[in-house]
Amino acid sequence: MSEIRLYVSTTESKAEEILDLLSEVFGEEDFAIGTTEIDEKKDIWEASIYMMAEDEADVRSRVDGALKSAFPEARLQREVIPDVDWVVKSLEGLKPVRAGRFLVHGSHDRDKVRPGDIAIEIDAGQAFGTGHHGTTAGCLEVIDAVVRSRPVRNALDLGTGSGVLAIAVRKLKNIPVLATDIDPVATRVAAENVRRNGIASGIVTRTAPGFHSTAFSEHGPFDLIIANILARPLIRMAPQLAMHLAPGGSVILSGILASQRWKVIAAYSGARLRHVRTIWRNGWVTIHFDRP
Ligand SMILES: C[S@@+](CC[C@H](N)C(=O)[O-])C[C@H]1O[C@@H](n2cnc3c(N)ncnc32)[C@H](O)[C@@H]1O
Repeated sequence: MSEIRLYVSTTESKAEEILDLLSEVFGEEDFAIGTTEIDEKKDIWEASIYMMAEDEADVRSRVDGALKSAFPEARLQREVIPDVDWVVKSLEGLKPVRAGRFLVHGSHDRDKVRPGDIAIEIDAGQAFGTGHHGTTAGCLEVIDAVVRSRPVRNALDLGTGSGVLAIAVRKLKNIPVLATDIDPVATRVAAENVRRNGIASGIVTRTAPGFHSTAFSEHGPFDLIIANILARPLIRMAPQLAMHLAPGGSVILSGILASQRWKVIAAYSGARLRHVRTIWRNGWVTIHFDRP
């Protein structure tokens, strides 16, 4: 059965509004919704919703209905997503990724590292975080900016996956980093990646759901907390996360769809953090907050 993409080609601001509208209409239902930049100079973006062919008629009529009143000029277009060639796809996934000063690469691409790169070696494996996803790349970019410009004496990477973000912090600065994940496989993979990247000490890995471990009070409060999880758990965790943040500290959050960003910003503003900036990558946002 093929996968279908229904989309509207428009400007960035309209694409965002359409994304919000589709998020309202489809709420918790299991359809991927997102925006993609097509041409930065001409301000061409696409707002899309993906579904299996069997759901197309129903989704199309609901999208048509929603667009008709709010965006009568919008023209809904259709694309059949070609079956994925997994061999080609997996090779694409192994290409090195640049974000900030970082180059995240697989072990077969060590020769791609150039002078001045901060290289992080991660092979695609059992844990999320090879740098290819917009959320990881967004976090790497903001980590680079924050560690460069602010006094950061320790850090927490919550939901560490492959450990890529914890490794990134440690490669920038010789400070203690606590890296936690709810998934023990991820914690093990993260510890292996820490060793493979030549980091002998300074990163402690722990398995813990959310903030349920004494490790957080033992190692915190933190000058920098990074959490690339998902909007809903991040919103739930806002009070606890803020509690473990040191005065003057920074928080970098990702795993947030563009349409969900206002709810996350509201939750963290409610926890007395200040929104510093939001960056976009492939429909995902990474948000930097600080504690003034
Ligand atoms: C999107 S991945 C991010 C991995 C990596 N930090 C990166 O940026 O590429 C999210 C990770 O968070 C972990 N996770 C999800 N919910 C969690 C929770 N409540 N507490 C701790 N870790 C969680 C998942 O197991 C997964 O490894």
